[in-house]
Amino acid sequence: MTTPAAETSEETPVGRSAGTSWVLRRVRPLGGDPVDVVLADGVVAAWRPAGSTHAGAGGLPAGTTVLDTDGLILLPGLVDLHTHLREPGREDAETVASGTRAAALGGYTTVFAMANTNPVADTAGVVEQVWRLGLDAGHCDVRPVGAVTVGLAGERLAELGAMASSAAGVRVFSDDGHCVSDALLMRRALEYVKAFDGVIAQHAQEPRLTENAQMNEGTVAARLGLPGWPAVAEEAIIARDALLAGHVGSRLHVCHVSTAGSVEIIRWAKAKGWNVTAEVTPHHLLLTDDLVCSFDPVYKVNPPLRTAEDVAALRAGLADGTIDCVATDHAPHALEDKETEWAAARPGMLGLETALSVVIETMVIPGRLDWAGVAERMALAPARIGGLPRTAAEVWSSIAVGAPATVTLLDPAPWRMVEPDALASRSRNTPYAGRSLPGTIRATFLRGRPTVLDGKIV
Ligand SMILES: NC(=O)N[C@@H](CC(=O)O)C(=O)O
Ligand SMILES: [Zn+2]
Repeated sequence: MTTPAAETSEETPVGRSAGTSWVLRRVRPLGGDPVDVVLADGVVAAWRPAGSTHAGAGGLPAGTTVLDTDGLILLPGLVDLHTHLREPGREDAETVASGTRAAALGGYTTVFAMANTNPVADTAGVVEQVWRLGLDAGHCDVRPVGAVTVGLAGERLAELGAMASSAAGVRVFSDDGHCVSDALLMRRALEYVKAFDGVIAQHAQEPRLTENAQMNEGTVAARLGLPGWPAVAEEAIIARDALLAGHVGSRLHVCHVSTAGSVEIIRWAKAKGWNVTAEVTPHHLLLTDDLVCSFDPVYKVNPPLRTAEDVAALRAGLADGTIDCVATDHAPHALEDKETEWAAARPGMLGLETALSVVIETMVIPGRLDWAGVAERMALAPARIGGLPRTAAEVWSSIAVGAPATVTLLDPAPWRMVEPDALASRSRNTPYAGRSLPGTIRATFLRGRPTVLDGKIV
């Protein structure tokens, strides 16, 4: 797509056209056979034989731009259930505008913005503010997550109903960054959101078991002399909450699953028929706790990087659907919060601009997921869990004729070196700096409007 198709006229150069219609020439929907796909009036308007469409061809609206997308893979626009946009409160680390630019460049068309802002997104006013900032920025849809408890303090339920019926239409509630550790409060929250088919997304971390924790509890922590964050602190909360969700017949979503035991518990809960879903982050699919030996705080994250056995179980769980989706947990942090000693550094790492590449490396190249599987785990499942109207009953229908032209175009082939300074995020805390990752997003469309063309923000 670097060079527009020969047929593209001088008047409509790629990236500058005001045209509202596009032809994706010789694109491969979900990695299948090439076809020409016409995007017009915000929807996928037609599929035509591969290579048959050129500028001025019959049946195309005036001003149609033909893009040479030969070899590129067409996927539904990606949906991230777990993004920290930091606005309001820490605009030095990220803003809604900078974070959604990073999202679009990563192939995302919707991000769910976590509630641990300052002020906390625990009222209709704050969630509406974040929602409006997303509309103004226009790079992708922003769906605010509402806090479960007032101020994330874990003591009183926030105004869940008011947030649900606000203009932001909140459906996902989470105290992420903190665990809703009080079992009765968790039960009440699960019961409350049933009224509007909401979901509680739990950051599963038993607080007493993780006091002072600095990294995964295990042999590496023992060697480094760092206090450990044991797997059981995550697993105990997931087991409790799965039981509660089953008991009250409500929806539980488990954030950033990180241990083999958690995968087992979620498999068990699903076998019971309970409405439990789960996400895994790209970093937990790729990185392990031995990286902490460098004492580079870029590897500090919550939950912590775990062992190679955990990584293998997470990959297997994502492949067999026990883990429903990939979520980035994009957690930008300012330099002063990251470039400090290990114990003082804040946990969290960037994810939006590298997520699909990490999934390609860990899941697609080894044959654990095909492109339809990627679409399911990175777009359709998160959309369903988050209650988005754009919910496809089956994968193909998400890019079939008549579907919203909310899609992303991936060049799967090239490996690229991750350069922190080249990222659109305001922060620099990527754990992949200097690492080579496969695949590049070439274009992203939101309801027929390009947000990214030629790998650049439009
Ligand atoms: N993941 C992290 O290590 N940090 C997140 C909070 C969270 O997702 O738990 C953050 O807000 O920085
Ligand atoms: Zn969390």
